Amino acid sequence: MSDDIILEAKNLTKSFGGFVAVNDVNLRIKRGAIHAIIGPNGAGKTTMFNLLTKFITPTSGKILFNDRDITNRKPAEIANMGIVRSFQISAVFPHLTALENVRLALQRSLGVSYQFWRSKSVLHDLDAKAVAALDQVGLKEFAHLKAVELPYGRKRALEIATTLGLEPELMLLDEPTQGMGTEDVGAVTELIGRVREGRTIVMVEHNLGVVAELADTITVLARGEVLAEGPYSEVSKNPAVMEAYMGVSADEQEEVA
Ligand SMILES: Nc1ncnc2c1ncn2[C@@H]1O[C@H](COP(=O)(O)OP(=O)(O)OP(=O)(O)O)[C@@H](O)[C@H]1O
Repeated sequence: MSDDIILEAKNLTKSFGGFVAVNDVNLRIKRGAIHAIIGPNGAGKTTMFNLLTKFITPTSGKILFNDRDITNRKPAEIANMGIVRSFQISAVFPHLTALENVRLALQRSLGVSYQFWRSKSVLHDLDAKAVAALDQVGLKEFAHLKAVELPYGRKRALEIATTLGLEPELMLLDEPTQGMGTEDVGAVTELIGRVREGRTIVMVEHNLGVVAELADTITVLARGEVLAEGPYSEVSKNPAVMEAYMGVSADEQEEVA
């Protein structure tokens, strides 16, 4: 594996009973890139995301992170290695403040959550890091608001802050703009563009406008397999991709036009 590949999936397959949700997928994520995984409903994106973040175990195949085989590692282990997943439903606690949420994420990563005897200086360091993460996502002035009081787009920014605090080398984002209005989509897109500095991002995203703007490389999945891969300008013109999205063949599209 060449040096500039941070994450590699080799012949990754996941079956649920007799149903193959991800079928022999090969993926190479370049260091420093934003790599989007897209595809129509049921294509296997979430399954692929859960495989890469080790939330589920592949039926066969391998996952390598910085050349190390992580196929049989647990999510907490890979988090310690620098792979952090955001946008889990439980990522943000609504009744804690923005600052408390980021600090808690940091504490969990350090394994100090229940060690109340830890020195004040450790907690002080955590606060400083938490404030820095909030600042990066434009939430510093909201640090003492409860998460539940934040508007939706800012909640998403808070989720990003909880992962940034962990200083991930590789960030995996699961549909970062899901359920957002246009204005919030723009803000989160801009935010992801800003926090990509010095790290690699893999994202599953339905919004093709976001993908077009952010992604260096796009992998299109359909029926659990890789249908196409490349920059947006290429994959968006690929007839097989158009067919998978529209549900009609390129010929039929011409006939309609
Ligand atoms: N735990 C499971 N048990 C059985 N089948 C599953 C399971 N998880 C996913 N599947 C099936 O695998 C296929 C791929 O699902 P997946 O959620 O990965 O697709 P997706 O591309 O994320 O879809 P969407 O865009 O609709 O979220 C679907 O047909 C789904 O029904």
